[in-house]
Amino acid sequence: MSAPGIVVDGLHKRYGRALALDGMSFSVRPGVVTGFVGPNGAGKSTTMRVILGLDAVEAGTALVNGKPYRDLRHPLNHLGSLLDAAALHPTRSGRSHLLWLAHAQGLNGRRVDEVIERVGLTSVARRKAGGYSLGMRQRLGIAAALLGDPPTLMLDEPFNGMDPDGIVWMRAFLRSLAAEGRAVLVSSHLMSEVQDTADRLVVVGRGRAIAEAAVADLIAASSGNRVLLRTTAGAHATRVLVHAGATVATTVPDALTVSGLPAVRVAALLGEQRVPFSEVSAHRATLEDVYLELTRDAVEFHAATPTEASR
Ligand SMILES: Nc1ncnc2c1ncn2[C@@H]1O[C@H](COP(=O)(O)OP(=O)(O)OP(=O)(O)O)[C@@H](O)[C@H]1O
Repeated sequence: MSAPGIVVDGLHKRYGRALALDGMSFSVRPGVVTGFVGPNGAGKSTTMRVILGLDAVEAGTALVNGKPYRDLRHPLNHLGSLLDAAALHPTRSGRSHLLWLAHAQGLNGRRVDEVIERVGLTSVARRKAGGYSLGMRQRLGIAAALLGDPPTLMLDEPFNGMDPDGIVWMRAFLRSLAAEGRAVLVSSHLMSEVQDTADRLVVVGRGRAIAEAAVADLIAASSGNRVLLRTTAGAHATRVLVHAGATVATTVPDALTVSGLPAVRVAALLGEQRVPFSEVSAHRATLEDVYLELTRDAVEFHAATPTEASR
């Protein structure tokens, strides 16, 4: 199989005057969970529809295991997807929904009970899907995506509507899919959802990928070797550190942010010059900091006051 996973290259798409995709490019590799994150309207769902051949583009290519989705002979054996968990027949049971899907797509019906068990729906599988909670619908949608045992999975906002237990389950589940060697793409507009789940991130804004990197690399780049220093002798400490080539800024009372020197060197200099301090620590950015920094210019509108999520 050539180029396993998904490779998206230079997608451009307009809806009337609105530019939905403006050079979207990234790849999704086997064995890792790739988080696909960005603010509302950034182009995540449109990209996923394009990958599935549901939307046409003016330019660019989207390949699944080296081919456009439409050219795959048994597409569900290549890519499983969850785009809209609400799309099911309300009077059918979860199990018969999956049996219907399996038969419609020429897949073996025996697989249905396996995937039901895998997503933890066995006890409710014979109940009408119309009565399922959104979290249960997400599980059913994932079961459907797994029917063809595909090496690549693409899930749009799978955490939506999940309670805290469901979120914990989903994180472990996505990790287990990647551990089996599958390529997993998961979209979310909340960084906190993909935290502790994604190995790599594709951060999108205004129809293009702003960053594509390992989570650890993104955090390291954003932390920028800054050091937090707590001291009651701010002026003295600043003189000493600036003399040694550092840049010093005041952040909160009794604390300074030092750039340009490692934490060990800062502590040594202050010790030599007998400057009292209570803490010297390397500043570490959170994934949320990285996300906000990257997408600052890409959000469609800014709230006037901080929201719960950004506090
Ligand atoms: N069917 C459509 N008709 C017109 N404009 C559309 C359509 N679908 C998407 N758009 C526009 O394209 C842009 C990208 O939308 P898209 O839904 O792909 O973003 P998203 O990142 O998935 O956002 P969200 O997190 O809100 O789902 C937005 O400006 C959106 O308004």
